[in-house]
Amino acid sequence: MKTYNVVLLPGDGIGPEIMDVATKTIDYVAQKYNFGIEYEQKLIGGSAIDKYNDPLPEETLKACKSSDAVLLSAIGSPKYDALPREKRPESGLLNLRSGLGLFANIRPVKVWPALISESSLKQEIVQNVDLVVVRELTGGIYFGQPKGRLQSENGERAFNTMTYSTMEIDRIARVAFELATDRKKKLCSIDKANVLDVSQLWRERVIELSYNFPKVELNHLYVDNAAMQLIRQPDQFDVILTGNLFGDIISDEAAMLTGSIGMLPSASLRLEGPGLFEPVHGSAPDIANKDIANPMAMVLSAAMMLRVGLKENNAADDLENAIDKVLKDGYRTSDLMTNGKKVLGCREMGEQILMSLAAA
Ligand SMILES: NC(=O)C1=CN([C@@H]2O[C@H](COP(=O)(O)OP(=O)(O)OC[C@H]3O[C@@H](n4cnc5c(N)ncnc54)[C@H](O)[C@@H]3O)[C@@H](O)[C@H]2O)C=CC1
Ligand SMILES: CC(C)CC(=O)C(=O)O
Ligand SMILES: [Mg+2]
Repeated sequence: MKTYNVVLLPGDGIGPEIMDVATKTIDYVAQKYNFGIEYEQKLIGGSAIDKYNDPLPEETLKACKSSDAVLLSAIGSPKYDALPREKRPESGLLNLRSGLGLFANIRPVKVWPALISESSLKQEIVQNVDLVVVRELTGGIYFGQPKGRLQSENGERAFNTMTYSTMEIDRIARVAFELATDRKKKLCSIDKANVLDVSQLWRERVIELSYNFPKVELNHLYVDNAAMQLIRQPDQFDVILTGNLFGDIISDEAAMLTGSIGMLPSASLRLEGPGLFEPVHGSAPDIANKDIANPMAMVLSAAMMLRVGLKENNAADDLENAIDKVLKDGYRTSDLMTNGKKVLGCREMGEQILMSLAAA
């Protein structure tokens, strides 16, 4: 029997609650399709700070590097807001992504049939939404040097640097062009080339690379227009290519097309080596420990892990079909529109997903 080593990073806030649901669903499909999963649970973010005073302990990074895949819930809590930047939970996640070399963050945005009439936008605007955000994940302003805070004659001054090299742009653009080639052959690159030098280089390199992909129709949008177009006519997009900061913001916006940020999974990848599979949302401290979190983005991230990371396509299909079924059966968590629907807590939703798996 084939057995995979999967590192689990439940993290903070709602993380452990939704991870518990995800592992139960993975165990179910592993048994059905006769493969084994050996879990190794490690600390990251606030939980790692509490124990080791380090948001990314060396043993966590080491375990991730030697795994077949990493499944992360989310990190972060206001409890750590006063810490210096490098000691904060978010630094643990950023250092994990860069430590594993995960430069490509793939965030599919699809509206589930049962939720088409439950978006905050009109049904006719969202019904054909099926897009993927390809976000550069280990460069840009989240990593650029110099950064910091200095005393100046006008009081304190703080600064970050948005920087991309040709190599960084080319490798993420190639991922996006290849994905578009396998989809509807439309690529929209989002930048701020009318203002930023870094975006000018970004746009030049994307145009240069496009000559290798003549079948892909390429267009460019400034990020402010893109944010507007995503609400005006989201079905104009197929693959969106963008940098770290713009991709972070655009994908939270895109999440609302689907009904809730609690529905959006992601895969953080490199060309070779273990991927990191993580919901788009954060640790939702405002609803932590209340058993009301939506576990579906987490289960869908597990499905991405099974499909992309472990090549267990049937198991991934089953998880996605189970989500489709619970939604069609009228079950909702409270982040979704709940009018006339059966509202479940996190654990109950997990049980319902397991029942749907069993009924398949
Ligand atoms: N990948 C990660 O681990 C990320 C971590 N964060 C961290 O999470 C913490 C909270 O950040 P926020 O800006 O509040 O973003 P957030 O995504 O955690 O929450 C935003 C809003 O969405 C709701 N929400 C998020 N996920 C949900 C789910 N599964 N079910 C139901 N409701 C859900 C929350 O309750 C909140 O009202 C911060 O410390 C932040 O740095 C934020 C984004 C990503
Ligand atoms: C918390 C940050 C490190 C990242 C973030 O918001 C994201 O990746 O979506
Ligand atoms: Mg984000």
